Amino acid sequence: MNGLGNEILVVDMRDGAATMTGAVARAVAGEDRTAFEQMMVVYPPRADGTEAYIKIFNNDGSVAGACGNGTRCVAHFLNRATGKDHMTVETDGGLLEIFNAGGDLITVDMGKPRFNWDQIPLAEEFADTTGIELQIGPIDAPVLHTPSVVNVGNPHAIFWVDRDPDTYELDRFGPLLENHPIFPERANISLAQVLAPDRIKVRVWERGAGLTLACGTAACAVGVAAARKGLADRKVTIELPGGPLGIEWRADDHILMTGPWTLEWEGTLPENLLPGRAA
Ligand SMILES: N[C@H](CCC[C@H](N)C(=O)O)C(=O)O
Repeated sequence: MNGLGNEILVVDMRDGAATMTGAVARAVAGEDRTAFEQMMVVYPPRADGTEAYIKIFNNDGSVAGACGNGTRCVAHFLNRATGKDHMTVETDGGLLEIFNAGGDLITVDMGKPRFNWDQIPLAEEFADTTGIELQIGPIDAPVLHTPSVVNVGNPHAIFWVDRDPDTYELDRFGPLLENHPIFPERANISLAQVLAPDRIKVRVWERGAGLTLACGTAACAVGVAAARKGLADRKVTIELPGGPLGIEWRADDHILMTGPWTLEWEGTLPENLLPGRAA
């Protein structure tokens, strides 16, 4: 599947017969890591009132606590499998409520943002950074305001730029920032250009996946950080290379993300790749 071009592999393990590992996810991604950008493994529910437990892997085999585009794809998969169009799923980043928003649109309540340095997380030596604003080492992109950091189930750093984000060498300095020592768990890196109070153009270098056409959690992070800095409204359209996502940071602090899903093909993983089964 894909979410605005963000390549998502949904793996149905609701039979609980096997457990996916980072090593297997990395192998399934292939040498060139092109098979998917995130893998969403759907396990039987663990928590009361949830439809499933979702484990998220990047195509480098690392685990992510949240994946907005992937959650919309899983929502379609579970909607088709169960007939339910309103459900709650568990992820490592928390419980997410999913709603059918009509047509091919899904709304996910991505929960509440976290801003404190130990929630991003940021390295100890930055512990005196109380808010989400902090200076991060030099990047060769003129930055309009102090960068923002926010956790929406996964860590994000946002650089506010005054030029089209497509005109920066994000593929060059993205990995430097992703792996900057300030981020002990690495970070997803966004360039954000505020075009209007309700419109922000964003381009993302993803932790563990690199440049993607869309990143739902980055859209959530940018929407929240822009509103908090007074750069935009609490309800915005985030324009990603793959298309727009609607973000609303509600008064109750929950972040709603609305966008499409696309089913590309269905099949089964090669038996010899499935962990826990005879190779
Ligand atoms: N593309 C995903 C983000 C995956 C996050 C992952 N890159 C990480 O946090 O390590 C999304 O739509 O939210």
